[in-house]
Amino acid sequence: MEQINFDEFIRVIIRKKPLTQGKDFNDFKVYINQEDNCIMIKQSQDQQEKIYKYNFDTVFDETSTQQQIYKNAVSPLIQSLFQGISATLWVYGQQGSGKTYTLLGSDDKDENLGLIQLSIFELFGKIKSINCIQQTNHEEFIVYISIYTLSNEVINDMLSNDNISLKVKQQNQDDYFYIENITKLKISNEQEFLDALQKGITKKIQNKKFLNQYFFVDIYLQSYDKNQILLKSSFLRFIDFIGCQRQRKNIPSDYQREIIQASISLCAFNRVISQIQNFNAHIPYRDSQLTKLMKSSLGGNCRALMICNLNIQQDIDEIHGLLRCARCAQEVKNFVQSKFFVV
Ligand SMILES: Nc1ncnc2c1ncn2[C@@H]1O[C@H](COP(=O)(O)OP(=O)(O)OP(=O)(O)O)[C@@H](O)[C@H]1O
Repeated sequence: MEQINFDEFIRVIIRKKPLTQGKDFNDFKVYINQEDNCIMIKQSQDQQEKIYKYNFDTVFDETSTQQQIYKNAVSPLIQSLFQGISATLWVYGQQGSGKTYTLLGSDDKDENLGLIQLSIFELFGKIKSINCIQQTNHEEFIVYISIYTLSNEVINDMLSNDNISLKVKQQNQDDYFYIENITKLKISNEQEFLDALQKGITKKIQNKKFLNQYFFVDIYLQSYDKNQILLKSSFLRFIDFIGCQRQRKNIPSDYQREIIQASISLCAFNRVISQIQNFNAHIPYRDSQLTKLMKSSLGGNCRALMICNLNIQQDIDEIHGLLRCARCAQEVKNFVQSKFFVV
């Protein structure tokens, strides 16, 4: 089987959230230029008007639809899966900026389906069309999924009825990390996937112990020849990040601890990115469970896509912080390879 190799930077997409009623800051304006993939911020500072410009791979304004984002961002990753190339997509942004909406959509209309559901429809559609045209070289596809959360450095399996925290392991020092004993559920069609996803979301919501949880959905695609020999193996991992947030006074100490822990994993994530950018020999993937699980997409051999959800009704310093982080991420290069994966 032909091996595919190429270098590719993390692709960063900015998605602006539609305005809602509420807090408005009037001392700055944010302009989204989709043609030039640029964001311009005009801001009064020290009685002067200052202009900041940020360029990204792709920029979507508030009129963008789930389908547009899907076609631009995720569909190419589904094509890669069939070549044995894995990918990770994560949504990043402030609390309430639209991360979960982007990944999981909303129940009101079909056109608001999330990127995860749209992916599974395309994946099974493609499997069906390959099965239709295959005659002699029969290739059988098998799809598995895992759904889990990460909070306070604890990993919980959303497809298991137990509430045992799972361990992140590594076989050899330079290998990628995997989760020991995670449920990998075999899925035969779109409806089985949607049922499993609903089970995972319900268990996450019922877990009142943690308010802030990273939510992971891993889709594995394996293909076998007619003698049941494994031909290709790849995965597509979606991560709904915890919203970046500031510490506030007068909130319960447990919650305060959780916010600190969440910012520790976000700091570890940003530290890994900056060490890769600085070509450091040691990259501190081991500093958090999040960075262990993201090793293959931060300087590893996966394709990687970060969707940064932007709510311009936030504080201007938070907006600049977010855009600076997103700009750093797009300087990280991965060495993408098609291969047999064990994750
Ligand atoms: N592009 C959009 N179009 C319409 N509604 C949106 C859009 N983005 C977000 N919303 C709405 O804004 C609200 C907050 O969005 P969402 O829960 O996805 O934010 P979040 O970033 O996941 O928040 P948190 O960090 O708290 O998990 C929801 O009611 C969601 O439906």
